[in-house]
Amino acid sequence: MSPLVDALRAEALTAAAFAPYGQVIECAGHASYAINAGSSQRFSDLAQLESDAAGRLALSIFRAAAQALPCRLHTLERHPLGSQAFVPLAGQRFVVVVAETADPGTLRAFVSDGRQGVNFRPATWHHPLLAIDAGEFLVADRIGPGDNCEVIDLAGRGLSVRC
Ligand SMILES: NC(=O)N[C@@H](O)C(=O)O
Ligand code: NI
Repeated sequence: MSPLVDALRAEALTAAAFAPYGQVIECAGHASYAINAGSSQRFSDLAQLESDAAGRLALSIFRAAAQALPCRLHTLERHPLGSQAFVPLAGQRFVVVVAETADPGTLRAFVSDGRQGVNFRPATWHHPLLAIDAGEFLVADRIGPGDNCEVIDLAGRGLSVRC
């Protein structure tokens, strides 16, 4: 296996920094309003979930194993036909690796504090889910016909991510 030659350092996940790739799903920084006779606060419309006309949006759960850091990066992928959101169900921290283009030189990494989810806009290059803490993540993405997953193999490039 190739030596780890280049470790990306994950930066804190913020809406502004993540804006080129999608949205951060969190309460912080968002207004809310009382609903249900004041028993709840609604933080509304936090992410733009998208699908092409042939597909539909679906909710799934990923039961993720914890990844030891630094973690070797093996794949970049993107979903041109729809968005993809990940929300920790029990406050699990996770690392988000994205890229502006198919060039691994544009890689960037963020770390969620577990109170933040992310929604990748369609066709955003990203590494598959990297959980720091094991656990279940709610995933909202597009299900339907056609090839909705373009993949680039990063294995052998010695790329990794650390916090
Ligand atoms: N394969 C799958 O459903 N998940 C990936 O798209 C991912 O981004 O984790
Ligand atoms: Ni994906």
